[in-house]
Amino acid sequence: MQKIKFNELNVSDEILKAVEEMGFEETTPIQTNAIPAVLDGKDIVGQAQTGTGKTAAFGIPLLEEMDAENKNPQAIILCPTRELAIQVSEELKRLAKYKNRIYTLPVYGGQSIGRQIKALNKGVQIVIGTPGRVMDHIRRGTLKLDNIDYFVLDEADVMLDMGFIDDIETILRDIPEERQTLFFSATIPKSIKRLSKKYQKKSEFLRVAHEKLTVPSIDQYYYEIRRHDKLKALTRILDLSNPELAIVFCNTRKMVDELNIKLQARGYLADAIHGGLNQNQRDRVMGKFRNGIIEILVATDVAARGIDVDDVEAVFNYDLPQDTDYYVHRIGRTGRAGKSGEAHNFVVGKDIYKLRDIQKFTQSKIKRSEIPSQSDIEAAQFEQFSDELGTYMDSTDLGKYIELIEDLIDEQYSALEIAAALMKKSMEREDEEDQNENSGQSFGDTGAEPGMVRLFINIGKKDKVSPRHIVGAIAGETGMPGGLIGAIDIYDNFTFVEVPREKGHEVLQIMKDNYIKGTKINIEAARSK
Ligand SMILES: Nc1ncnc2c1ncn2[C@@H]1O[C@H](COP(=O)(O)OP(=O)(O)OP(=O)(O)O)[C@@H](O)[C@H]1O
Ligand SMILES: [Mg+2]
Repeated sequence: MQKIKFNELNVSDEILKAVEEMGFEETTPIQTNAIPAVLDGKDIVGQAQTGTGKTAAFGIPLLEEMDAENKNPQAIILCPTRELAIQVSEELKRLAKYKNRIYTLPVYGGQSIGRQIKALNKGVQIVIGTPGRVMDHIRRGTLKLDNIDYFVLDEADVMLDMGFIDDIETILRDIPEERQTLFFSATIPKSIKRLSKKYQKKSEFLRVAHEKLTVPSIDQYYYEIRRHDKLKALTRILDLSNPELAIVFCNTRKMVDELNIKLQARGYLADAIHGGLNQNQRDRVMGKFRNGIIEILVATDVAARGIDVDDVEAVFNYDLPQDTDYYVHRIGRTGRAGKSGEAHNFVVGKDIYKLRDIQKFTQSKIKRSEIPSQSDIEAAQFEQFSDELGTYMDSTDLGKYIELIEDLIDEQYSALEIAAALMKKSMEREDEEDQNENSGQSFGDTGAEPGMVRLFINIGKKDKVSPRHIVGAIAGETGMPGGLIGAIDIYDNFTFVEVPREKGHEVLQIMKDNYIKGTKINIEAARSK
């Protein structure tokens, strides 16, 4: 029995109500197994595939066991990246919605420590953090360990690989003996088993039985190509399969930045994330991706672990990962919570041996495929066009137009010819728009007022700029009258401005990648939805 109803678990009504609201109908196998085991006081190593709800598997029992009367931290969850700490904290907050007086807090580097200390002082039961910042709070005495009953390592294996072992051991030594220690990941190498022996008691290894490490609902493909064909391969596959959201992994920060610029220049809504950006920049990029303001996230492995974004339909390994484990985690950003997904791997020269290792390690089938040709893309576009036309015809009253066409038929054309001509003309127009977009000549529909185009601008800190500043800076740089610049809403650290469509490129060209002189304003991406 792998999946059961949540109410068959021994959990509170508060949790039942929360999971129902979150749309969970049945438990996932790791939840079926881990929730009772943790409630029963066991130490566990939990291994289950990517996207199968490991967060709730440890989150639910932790929330159940917290003492609301005690305002001291009772659980620490360590995560390898800041983004993941934030995300796990958000998931726990949703699960804790009806658990009044249970508080969770993410703590991570790059965010004001003062603010975190204030929040800790107010009383928090579950602290979710990256090792460095958690250690910092422990040293300062702002995070006390005396009441810690639960210690969780999410993505346990990578925490060891990243050299956090000393920090982890220091924390474990100072947490009271009676604690429960829980390790989770989709991949559990031997190093974790050693750590388990050393720090866990009567540990249970919960391995959700699967012959494959990867999720079956992800279709995996590889393309044997030359290095300089990678970009073409990527854009063709993107154009053909049109994923809602996609993540493209490269092995270095430099590659990520270069590819991002190339994609943006071709009109794709892309942005980059890697460890070289500061926390504000990283938060902003992740925020834009989660909200669909950008559709393609170009990333290093900082985004490979744990990140859960709905509707990521495709993952690309632009460079194959160095490590076979990472393959599992990277492609696991799609095909989550039972959804389907695609993984595309670019294989250059000797990469083919690495690909074989990956296939062997994951026990999964990666199908050989070819870069789609221009005519494949046209055929797909034709199919999409026909579908849209069908839907349109079913839902619109064509009365007046039918009369007009009848007139045309009376003259010299057949109905077939007229339909074909209209279709050709209409598809050519779409094509033109696409080409313009791809060459960066057109902004497409950016949701701006008619005749205007909306530009997305990174403004650093909100309190440093006013709409007047922004208009002044753009006008100053472009020589455009300030009156032409409109609709400014300032959000946390970005803003949208609208400029006349024909001026859009000029404004972008002047400002692209450059801070507007003397201000914190930087035009970051050309378009938004
Ligand atoms: N029982 C459930 N039914 C439906 N959806 C669920 C269930 N449990 C969790 N989810 C959702 O599934 C998604 C993936 O969950 P989660 O991020 O915990 O996966 P994970 O196993 O930790 O994956 P990874 O190995 O990538 O970290 C989340 O959006 C989560 O809210
Ligand atoms: Mg996870």
